[in-house]
Amino acid sequence: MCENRNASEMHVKSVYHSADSILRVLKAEQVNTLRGVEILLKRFNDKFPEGEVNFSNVPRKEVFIVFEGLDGSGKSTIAKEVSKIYKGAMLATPPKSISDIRKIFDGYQPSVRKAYYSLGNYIAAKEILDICEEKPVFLDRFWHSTAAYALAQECDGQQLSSLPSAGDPVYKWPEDLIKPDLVLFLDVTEQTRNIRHARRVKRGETTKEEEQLVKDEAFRNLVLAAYKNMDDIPVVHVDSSYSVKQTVAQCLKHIEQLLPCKTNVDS
Ligand SMILES: Nc1ncnc2c1ncn2[C@@H]1O[C@H](COP(=O)(O)OP(=O)(O)OP(=O)(O)O)[C@@H](O)[C@H]1O
Ligand SMILES: Cc1cn([C@H]2C[C@H](O)[C@@H](COP(=O)(O)O)O2)c(=O)[nH]c1=O
Repeated sequence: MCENRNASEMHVKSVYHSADSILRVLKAEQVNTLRGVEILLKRFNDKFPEGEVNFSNVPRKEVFIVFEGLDGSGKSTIAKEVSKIYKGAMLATPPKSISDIRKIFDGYQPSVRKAYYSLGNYIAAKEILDICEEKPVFLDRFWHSTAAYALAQECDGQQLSSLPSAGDPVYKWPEDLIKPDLVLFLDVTEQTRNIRHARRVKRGETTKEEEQLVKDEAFRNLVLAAYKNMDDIPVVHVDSSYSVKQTVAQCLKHIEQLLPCKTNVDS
């Protein structure tokens, strides 16, 4: 349906580029009375009592590094290990402060559901900036994930060529959101990813996206292609098919360029 069109012609509804645009959707009539939305807006207002969000030029004392990749690629494991090495903080999105309402949003229409993830990035950003006053932050997923999965879902069931092409404004990093110092994308073969991710499926902890990612190669390719088109902030690919120790060592090679490592880690 959206083949060979740009994002504005596609009327992309669930990729947000500012906190204001997210809040407009959540505060709209019929949406603002949904139980989950009421809770989310209250939590947001508690975090931003002044009602304004703009992180564009806020300085940071410590670095902020994001781990990206498909489900089961090892993001949380590697982020945790790396944060131990640097005595940093390991966080994830959606942030803990709103993770209890994630399931409620799973039942809402895509634009509202993705507004939850998107606003979660701003709430996380506030927490990240506070922590970065003292120590480095290693984050499991950020805006790249939010936008890549949202776009793939809007083009679901269609050819790869239905995605807006590279350079389209839809891939632009939001001006009012903090920019990571480094984004590490963990690559794994599909076979390895399935083995790793299976443990989670067994525990019944999966979302719609995760289930679709396993079953549907076309969807997986859409997510990966959307990630690739986001070139505003350089994404560094790391092969995560090897052991945790080896993958951590690969990541450290990139992180050390920003943050010298005080501990001795052998690969
Ligand atoms: N490099 C690795 N080598 C071997 N096993 C790994 C590696 N990285 C992670 N694992 C294992 O794979 C499983 C999934 O890893 P993890 O939860 O870190 O992935 P994730 O990318 O954060 O997944 P999700 O996005 O679904 O939360 C875990 O059981 C973990 O112990
Ligand atoms: C943060 C975030 C996540 N999702 C989707 C992508 C994954 O398939 C699932 C589970 O992710 P998790 O890392 O295991 O929590 O949620 C998304 O679509 N948009 C987002 O912003």
